[in-house]
Amino acid sequence: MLALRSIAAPVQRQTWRAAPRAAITLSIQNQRLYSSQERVAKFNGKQDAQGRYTVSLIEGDGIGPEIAVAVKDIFAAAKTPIAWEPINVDPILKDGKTAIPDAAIESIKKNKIALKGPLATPIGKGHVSLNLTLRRTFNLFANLRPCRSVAGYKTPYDDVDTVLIRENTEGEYSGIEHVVVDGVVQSIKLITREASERVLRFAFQHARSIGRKKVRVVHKATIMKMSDGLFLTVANQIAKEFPDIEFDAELLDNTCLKMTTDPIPYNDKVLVMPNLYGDILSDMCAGLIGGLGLTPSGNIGDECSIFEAVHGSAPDIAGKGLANPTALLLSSMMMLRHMDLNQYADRIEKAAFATLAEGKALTGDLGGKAKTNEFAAAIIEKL
Ligand SMILES: NC(=O)C1=CN([C@@H]2O[C@H](COP(=O)(O)OP(=O)(O)OC[C@H]3O[C@@H](n4cnc5c(N)ncnc54)[C@H](O)[C@@H]3O)[C@@H](O)[C@H]2O)C=CC1
Ligand SMILES: O=C(O)CCC(=O)C(=O)O
Ligand SMILES: [Mg+2]
Repeated sequence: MLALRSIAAPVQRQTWRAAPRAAITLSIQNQRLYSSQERVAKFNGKQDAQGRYTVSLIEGDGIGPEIAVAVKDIFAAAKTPIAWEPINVDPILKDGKTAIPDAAIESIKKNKIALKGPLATPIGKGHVSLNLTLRRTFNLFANLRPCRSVAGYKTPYDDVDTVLIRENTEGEYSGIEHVVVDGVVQSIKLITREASERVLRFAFQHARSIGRKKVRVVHKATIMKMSDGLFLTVANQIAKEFPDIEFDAELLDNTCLKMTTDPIPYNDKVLVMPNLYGDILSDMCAGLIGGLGLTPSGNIGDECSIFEAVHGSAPDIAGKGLANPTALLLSSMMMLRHMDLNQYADRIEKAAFATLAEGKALTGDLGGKAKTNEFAAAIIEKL
């Protein structure tokens, strides 16, 4: 076993500037991010004798353990029928490649569901991203990233409600890189018909299940004529299977301009795109609603699914009790709904949004002074 986790170099961090608090602009009922009807891939885990499901838990790096404790405390207070199975994903080398330890793979395969804190990736040299390794290991082909304004937190846009689906196993993140000659490197963007088909079909199915009538592909097939070109061609073909859903396409740079100018026209669409674009656009969307402390995600596969926040390990605030656990908590709500435990998700989510809207116990990223555990305690009080 090879522990490579300690070699991450410090990077330049951005600082979140808190926006001023303002009047509540959204109704709590509007805050549901992922209803049971939105499930496309079906969860078929087993309950134990006490009616509990076991969920593999990767606490992660940096702020990971702090936000994971908050989620666990809230789940315990809500008497959620979940038994956590903590797993260690410190990388090992298998056939010269970064891999997840067998025990962790067995746990996720057995439970079919995991909640994951952020995992740090060393810059430049060092092990391959464990986040990407997990997605590839379990064939989690679609990364679903909804982003919705939070009642009570004022940003330039009050009613953002974007749904972004990112191809999650290939594209620019295929990890195929090599030196051609000294001073010349190549990085291969791999696009396959098979992976494109499954994520595009997922996007149309998801749009249908959440009642959205439009799917938009975000691409750069003007420049990457063959790779994004194939993604777009496949999208046009899959669109024919869904005559009830309107389909169009937009160039990524134009999407960035339009979304930051006025995101509201995107509220009736599901956006689907290759891996890198989805990574970048989802952080950008988080910026529209108040930051990465608020945005959840689900890595969806046919056999297993792993739910995690959009954000990373936030080394600039790690270990200080400053992290906002909302993103991981909302990811765990997506997870509960994926497992058909809707009543628990509804109750916890209602308490979380009420706490945010009330604004008395907000974390620093949202302009408050509360510590991670104080924010969690305020949610628990409202349960
Ligand atoms: N899925 C994952 O596990 C991801 C892992 N990463 C990894 O995380 C590490 C750090 O990456 P960064 O570029 O710094 O991105 P980051 O997402 O960790 O942090 C960016 C900024 O957002 C803030 N932030 C993030 N989450 C927050 C929260 N819950 N509450 C309050 N503020 C929060 C941070 O303090 C920082 O200022 C890297 O090693 C990267 O590879 C990055 C993104 C996703
Ligand atoms: O794996 C990483 O280091 C970053 C992944 C990432 O940014 C994401 O999944 O949004
Ligand atoms: Mg990212």
